[in-house]
Amino acid sequence: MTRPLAIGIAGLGTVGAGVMTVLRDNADLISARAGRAIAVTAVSARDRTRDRGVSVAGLRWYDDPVALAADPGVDVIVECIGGSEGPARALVEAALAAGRPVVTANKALMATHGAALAALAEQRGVPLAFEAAVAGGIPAIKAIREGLAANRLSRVTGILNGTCNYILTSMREKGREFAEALAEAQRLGYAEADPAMDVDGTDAAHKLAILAALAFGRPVAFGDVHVEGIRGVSALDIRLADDLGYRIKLLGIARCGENGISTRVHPCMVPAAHPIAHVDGVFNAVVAEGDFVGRVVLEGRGAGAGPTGSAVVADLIDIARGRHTPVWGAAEAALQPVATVPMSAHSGPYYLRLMVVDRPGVIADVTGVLRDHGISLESMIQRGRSPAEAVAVVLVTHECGEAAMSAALERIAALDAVLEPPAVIRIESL
Ligand SMILES: NC(=O)c1ccc[n+]([C@@H]2O[C@H](COP(=O)([O-])OP(=O)(O)OC[C@H]3O[C@@H](n4cnc5c(N)ncnc54)[C@H](O)[C@@H]3O)[C@@H](O)[C@H]2O)c1
Ligand SMILES: N[C@@H](CCO)C(=O)O
Ligand code: NA
Repeated sequence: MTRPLAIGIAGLGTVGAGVMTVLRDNADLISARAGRAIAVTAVSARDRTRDRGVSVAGLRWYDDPVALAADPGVDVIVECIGGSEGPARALVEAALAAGRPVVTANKALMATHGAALAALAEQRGVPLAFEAAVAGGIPAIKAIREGLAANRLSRVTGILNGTCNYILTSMREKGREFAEALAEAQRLGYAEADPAMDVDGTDAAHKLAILAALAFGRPVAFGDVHVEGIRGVSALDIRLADDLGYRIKLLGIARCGENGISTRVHPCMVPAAHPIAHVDGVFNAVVAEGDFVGRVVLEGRGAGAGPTGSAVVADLIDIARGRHTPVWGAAEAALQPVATVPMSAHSGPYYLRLMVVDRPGVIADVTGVLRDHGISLESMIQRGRSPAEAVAVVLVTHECGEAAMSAALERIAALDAVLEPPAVIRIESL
């Protein structure tokens, strides 16, 4: 029997401990599928004494994670520290430079420095694998890069952040407040070390940039992704969406058309009948559309120790088997440059919810502004009647341009009778 593949893991938090648990509990089937045993021989973490539910006894211990890259008894580095800079980046660079295969769960690193790291990995002829980085346990990277490799993909859409999906689901189903739902997601190990990365949409944007690069065969600059998070989504809008036959989801949407690639992450109204509307809790979904395959829908757990451990270990089995696909699906020299389509070029229907003074002429003023900007209305609902208090008015538009909508909103927000900043959510027909 071939000697075991020796693994060095840096970072023993949710993901690192999850990887060790999967390797321990499924050791027999993993070695059968890998063709050899996969054994952790070295680790780097901060606290030697912490109980992680897995034993680190007998493993070489490094206080400095970058030193793992130089351990001659380690064949593959598994990076589970996180962050696009600092020790995670230094370790991955050092390992690749030393010709060591790397498996990482780090989407921030791959979205920000993936192009350079892919070039380094290619130059050294070593694998750089990152299945856990996108949609956790869903084999989204393998599906898009390998399973759909025969297709020209036109669009990839996803629920890509488990924490946000958990919060939105919990607000809708249990009437929870935002802060309470976020605390629960943190307790369950779904959230990033800094949960602002989740709720402000950055984490989903990292994953979308990676998916777009895989789907369209070229690295996507992270700064080109349009990003909005879920802090502005209120319980009222969640209820009104239900009444209108929609669910509110934080989606990542990447398209490749004649004018180039557009990538955006923001809350969306999704028709309640669409399968993605029923992907709830920590579950993620990835929908890909290809010219020969048609639509492919993948759903599964996007965060947590078990799902991410599953994805990391699948990458380790590929490495043990000698399966090695270039990071973006094709060698660097074959990647095609493509133009970026800005958010200002977007068009679609919009949901607007205004809190207004209930008096004659207010709706006429609002619709007058929409008329001036060439925006046509599909429907309008006023909830309640109260001359003393603000009332909610919901407007649903026909398809209109983002630039016209932004200009109209500025004028609507400035009207005396409009008491709060308008809530705006884009409607996606999918
Ligand atoms: N939690 C999830 O569900 C999930 C899912 C997919 C991907 N990820 C990604 O996996 C990575 C790890 O996430 P996590 O949730 O396990 O985070 P975590 O905070 O639970 O674990 C990170 C660990 O790294 C350790 N660490 C930090 N600096 C270190 C250093 N200099 N040397 C050694 N160890 C150090 C920390 O002590 C901590 O134990 C991140 O890139 C994250 O984005 C997480
Ligand atoms: N914080 C991330 C972890 C998975 O990448 C999420 O909530 O989806
Ligand atoms: Na995945």
